Amino acid sequence: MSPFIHEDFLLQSEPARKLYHDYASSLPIVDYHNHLAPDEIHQDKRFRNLTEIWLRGDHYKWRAMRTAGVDEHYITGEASSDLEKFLAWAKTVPQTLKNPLYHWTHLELKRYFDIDLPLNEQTAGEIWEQTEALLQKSAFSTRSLLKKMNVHVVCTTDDAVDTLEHHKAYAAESEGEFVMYPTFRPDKAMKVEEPESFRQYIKKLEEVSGIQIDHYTSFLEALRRRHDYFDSLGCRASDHGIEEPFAEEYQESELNRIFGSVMSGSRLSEDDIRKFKSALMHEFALMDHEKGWAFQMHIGAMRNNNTRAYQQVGPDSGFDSIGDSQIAKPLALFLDRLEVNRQLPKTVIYNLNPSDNATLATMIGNFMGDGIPGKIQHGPAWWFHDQKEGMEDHLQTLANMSLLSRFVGMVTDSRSILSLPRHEYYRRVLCNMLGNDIEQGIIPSDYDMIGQLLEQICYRNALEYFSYVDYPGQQK
Ligand SMILES: O=C[C@H](O)[C@@H](O)[C@@H](O)[C@H](O)C(=O)O
Repeated sequence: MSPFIHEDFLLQSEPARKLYHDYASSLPIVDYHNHLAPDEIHQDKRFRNLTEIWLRGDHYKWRAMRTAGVDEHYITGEASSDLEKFLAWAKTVPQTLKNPLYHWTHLELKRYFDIDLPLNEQTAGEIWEQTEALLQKSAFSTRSLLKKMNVHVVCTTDDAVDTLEHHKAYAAESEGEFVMYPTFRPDKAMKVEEPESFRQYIKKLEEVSGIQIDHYTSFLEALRRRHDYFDSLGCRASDHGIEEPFAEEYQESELNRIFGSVMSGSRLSEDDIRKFKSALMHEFALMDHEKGWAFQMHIGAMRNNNTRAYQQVGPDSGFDSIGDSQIAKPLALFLDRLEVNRQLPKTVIYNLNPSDNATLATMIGNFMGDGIPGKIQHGPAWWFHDQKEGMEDHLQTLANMSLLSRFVGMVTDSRSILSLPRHEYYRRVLCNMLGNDIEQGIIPSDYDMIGQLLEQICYRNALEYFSYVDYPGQQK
């Protein structure tokens, strides 16, 4: 039996195979959105075993394990050993068939450890031992793993109050390796619906910005300081996780009143919460516009839906789902208010509800380009859509209703350092789609033209769009 992950995995036609092997496979990686840990990258962390490197932060796997009936003790429980957790995952893997986890698991075992065995209860012991031995080697340190995957740029996701000490230290030390930039993520500054944690956040913000925050204006000033600080460390984008786009009307005086109320511990009305969020989103977009950053919005996740689980294991642990979709009008209004004053930044919009694909693919064409190719982007298939059909849907809609050639490409959205082969996965899906089109005569068999398109989507567009500097191989 030939191995499941073979060189033509997912490539169903001759043109697809040619496109992938001759044009896409060797392109470097620009991973402009992920959740990798900057300290692990800076400190070049080594991992003891597969549980540590693969399972610890990856709530996609946890969710599958729960669905397969694994007891929480073996998922996030502190009393179970790494080996027990791994065995629980190994038993789960065969049950993930047709979920992207099945593909990712075997692709990652193959690319990093050259393992062809399918992971299951029987093979678990052998795979555990083989990988444990390899993980001790220097070739398996965090930075080595990123270099092995030909990564040029990696952008982490960082809270607005983060010290970014690891970004700073990494930038000072690394020589000609990949670059690591932070992303400004001020979600907690918007969370006025939880007055207690909001007030604690304001304390931290005061400390790191050196600004005493006693009203809305000084609050904004402190955020602006942080934005400047992120900029000084190469940040080229902000990112906002929002359930829906906020575009309410508000008055400046109302914002001071709302800020005062939340700081005095009061619960806000739904109306006030929405006004506050609308104002902040607008301000963040203005800051990004001033600095030429890109403004990213991850829209549509309903997070932390399980109170019992939230109390036990906290946020980002696999209890989130897709929210209802009512985004077209508020999103158009939000963007238009910025456009009208010529203050619309480059914007990347990611939707979690698949019924919004066509809405976004058409909406991104509503705005002036200002000479920036693909200024408004429909972000790549994300989270629950980070799978073959999800990517194909996104790419087909984008190609039909906008310009595929201007797309800034895929991200790993990673929660484990072993997730980088998701770029390979994506490239295979993309080449397969274009290859099938060639075979059916839907697009010409002009490999140079299509090869160039692949280089743009998989690498160059993102570099140019975000204006990264100092990445390996950059022409100065
Ligand atoms: O945890 C959830 C998922 O990994 C991820 O898709 C989101 O966290 C998203 O990247 C975001 O930044 O909002």
